[in-house]
Amino acid sequence: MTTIDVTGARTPEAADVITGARERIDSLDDRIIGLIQERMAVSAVIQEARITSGGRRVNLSREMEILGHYRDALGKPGTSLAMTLLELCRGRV
Ligand SMILES: C=C(O[C@@H]1C=C(C(=O)O)C=C[C@H]1O)C(=O)O
Repeated sequence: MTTIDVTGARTPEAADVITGARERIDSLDDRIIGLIQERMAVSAVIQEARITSGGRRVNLSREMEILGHYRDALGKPGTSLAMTLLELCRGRV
């Protein structure tokens, strides 16, 4: 397969642009995944502290705040993204 085939571009110039931009996306995705893993670890500390103190794992009012934050920044798909993040951080409710 040529670079043109792999990228779907019709010219070598476009294939170069796409290849370079895909490298940036791969690097951004690695950073995003790292940040999500960091968020999961911080969230676990909070949940652990609350449960050890006799409280519940989940705090709905805080989750509403987070959903609103993502929705305000990213629109409706932001809400879905936040719900997925919350599930990664505290499991399914
Ligand atoms: C981390 C917390 O605990 C839970 C997990 C949350 C999260 O990952 O953002 C938010 C609310 C809680 O359901 C918290 O209360 O802040």
